[in-house]
Amino acid sequence: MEGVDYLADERKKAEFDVNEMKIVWAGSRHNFELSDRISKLVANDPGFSKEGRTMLPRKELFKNTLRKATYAWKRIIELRLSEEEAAKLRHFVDEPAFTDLHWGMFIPAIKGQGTDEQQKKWLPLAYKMQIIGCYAQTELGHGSNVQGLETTATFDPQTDEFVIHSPTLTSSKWWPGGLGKVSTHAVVYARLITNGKDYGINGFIVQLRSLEDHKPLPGVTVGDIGLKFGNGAYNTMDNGVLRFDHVRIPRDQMLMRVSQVTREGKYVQSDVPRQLLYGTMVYVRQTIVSDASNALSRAVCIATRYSAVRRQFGSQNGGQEIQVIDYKTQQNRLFPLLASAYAFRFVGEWLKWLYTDVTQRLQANDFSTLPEAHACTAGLKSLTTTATADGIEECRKLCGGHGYLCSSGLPELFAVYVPACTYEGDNTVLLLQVARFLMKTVSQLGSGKKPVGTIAYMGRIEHLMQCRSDVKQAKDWLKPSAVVEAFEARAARMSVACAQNLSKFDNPEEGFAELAADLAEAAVAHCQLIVVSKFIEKLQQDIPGEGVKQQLEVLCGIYYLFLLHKHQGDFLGTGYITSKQASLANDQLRALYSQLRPNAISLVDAFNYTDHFLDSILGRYDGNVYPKLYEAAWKDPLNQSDIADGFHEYIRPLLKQQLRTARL
Ligand SMILES: CCCCCCCCCCCCCCCCCCCCCC(=O)SCCNC(=O)CCNC(=O)[C@H](O)C(C)(C)COP(=O)(O)OP(=O)(O)OC[C@H]1O[C@@H](n2cnc3c(N)ncnc32)[C@H](O)[C@@H]1OP(=O)(O)O
Ligand SMILES: Cc1cc2nc3c(=O)[nH]c(=O)nc-3n(C[C@H](O)[C@H](O)[C@H](O)COP(=O)(O)OP(=O)(O)OC[C@H]3O[C@@H](n4cnc5c(N)ncnc54)[C@H](O)[C@@H]3O)c2cc1C
Repeated sequence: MEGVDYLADERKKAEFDVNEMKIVWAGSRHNFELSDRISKLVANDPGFSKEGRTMLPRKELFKNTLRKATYAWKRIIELRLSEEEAAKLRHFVDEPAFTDLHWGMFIPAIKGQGTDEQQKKWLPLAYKMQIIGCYAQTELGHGSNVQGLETTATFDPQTDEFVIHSPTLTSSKWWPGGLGKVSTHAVVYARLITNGKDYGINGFIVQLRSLEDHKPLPGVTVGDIGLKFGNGAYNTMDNGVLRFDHVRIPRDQMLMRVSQVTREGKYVQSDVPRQLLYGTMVYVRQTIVSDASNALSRAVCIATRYSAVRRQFGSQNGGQEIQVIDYKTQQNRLFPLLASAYAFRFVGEWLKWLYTDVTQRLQANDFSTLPEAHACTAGLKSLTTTATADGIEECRKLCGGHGYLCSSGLPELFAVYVPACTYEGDNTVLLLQVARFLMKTVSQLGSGKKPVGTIAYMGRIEHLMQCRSDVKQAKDWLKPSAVVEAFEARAARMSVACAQNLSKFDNPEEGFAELAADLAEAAVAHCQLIVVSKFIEKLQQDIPGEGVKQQLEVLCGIYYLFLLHKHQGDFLGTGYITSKQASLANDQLRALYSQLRPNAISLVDAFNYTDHFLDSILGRYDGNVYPKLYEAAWKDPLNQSDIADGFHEYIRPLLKQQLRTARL
């Protein structure tokens, strides 16, 4: 029946003001109103329909994405949307497209690494989409090891040009999104060679295609790298391959904020650190952390609503069966994910602040917080994307068989999301960057240099190495100080243990390679501490709305107690807690699940997702799952006729043969 809210009883159980929670989730009233308005605008526009997306063959799928992306641009112009509104619109259109890389990497690369003059020349063209750009860094042979890239940019003083060349097969650019079929330009990362000397990697703006007929320019070979994981999903993107055969570009298309090549071919290093070349990656990693909460909350919203609709077992006297959300095992799998979505939201907000702060400092030539910003963006990108990808898959399982249907929305969400564990830095490689930062911090502890920011706890290393938890009863685990100390002590002890083991090696790099798995675990402990601390700090703010703060306290408790339970080995092994205290933490966790249960549906309603955005029958706002699943099945192309194509060719002869055999 249309119009009935099957989840109405669940919504009545809420013990908090959902509208106020929507504002907390969005970050501010302004953000909430913006998201609400733009998501509805997209949902109500048939031009953005997602109908049948997973059924389309690649060429049609891709063409459909081009249509949608350009239609989105048309709407942005017609409605005179601001940059902020336009970004929201692209987000709610919810289909990976070349525009993600144009706005998300090409433009930021020019902004971060171009001189003022270069920005003045290129940005207006890019802002009006008169040129379309991508970010061409990764090659067939090297992705993680940026220093190992092979494409060359050799300066020719005769003509005042760089010659861009792909000397080997493995130097072919491979993966850049938007490159395969759309981009007219790229920021290409190549080894800068001048006067016969290799100065390492730099960025260059290179035109790839004609602005008239879109044909590749002479010396440029470019195409798509082929079908990727999942139906629909990231196949809307033209990840590309690119080779250069001595392609010439003017000298002033080298991005020259970090270093320059003069007319005479002299290489000049600015006084900014070379790591700024990696600045676009820092920026994008920060956005990926915010995006993790979007993707996870979306999966959790689907799984939570469906868990309240779905019933299995336990009918008494002919009454209804039990809602699967009431099983403690379901809660133990689902509620920590719900809590993680909120935790990642808040740490994402904080990281955005950190990024803005470091950007302002860099502009004033203060580079002091760059290493911390790198460690935080790398570590949190790794932590949140791993947890989100695993979480989406868990949500699919939480929906039983129906979760495996594309109409649940979960398979496509997983397929689109899972490469986030790899792109913008493989998650293990990034954890090892955090570990290097931690080892450096530990090694400098005696030097008088005071650790600050997220690493400030290392300044209390003597206390953290010997303190013990004073938890005596389950509810003591609700004390923020008890929790923060537990996570600090665990992180500090794991780092110090790694540093002690490293010191046994004569060659530190050999030691680092041998101990890499332990180092990555120490990095995880440090990053989890950041997320827990930022959630607790959020709760210390003034949060209006009846019951809102209390719900957030429950979610925060679930987030850290679940981590504590999952990583019990670390907490016990480093000697900070006893097995009795671990068991009390688990008792408290179960109690929090019971407190969360009546609020579960309203906590996912607070994400304020439209049915268009969720694109999931299991996650429908009204919970009207079964009739809609039944209806959707009949829309499958296989059901267009009673007799399948191929019946006469394959099945009929088989059946005839069986008849003959039976007669024998
Ligand atoms: C149903 C649903 C349907 C639809 C749903 C749709 C929606 C669903 C949602 C979907 C979501 C879509 C949204 C997002 C869009 C994104 C698109 C994807 C874009 C992806 C783009 C890319 O994928 S683009 C390539 C990225 N490729 C990397 O990421 C390489 C990693 N590899 C390195 O990054 C370096 O190679 C590595 C390892 C550091 C070594 O660097 P290295 O060789 O230089 O060596 P070292 O380690 O020695 O580093 C030397 C010193 O530099 C310091 N340092 C290093 N990095 C630094 C830095 N960044 N900043 C400052 N400092 C840094 C370090 O700390 C050392 O410092 P010190 O010397 O003081 O110790
Ligand atoms: C969907 C998608 C979109 C992308 N978009 C772009 C784009 O727009 N532009 C662009 O330039 N690139 C893009 N990339 C490329 C991406 O950035 C790289 O794939 C990524 O950086 C990982 O590098 P890799 O492929 O070389 O992995 P590898 O480094 O080869 O990783 C393979 C394995 O080796 C391990 N490993 C590697 N090094 C170490 C180490 N030092 N210690 C321990 N383990 C190690 C890794 O953990 C991993 O398990 C994209 C990739 C994908 C999947």
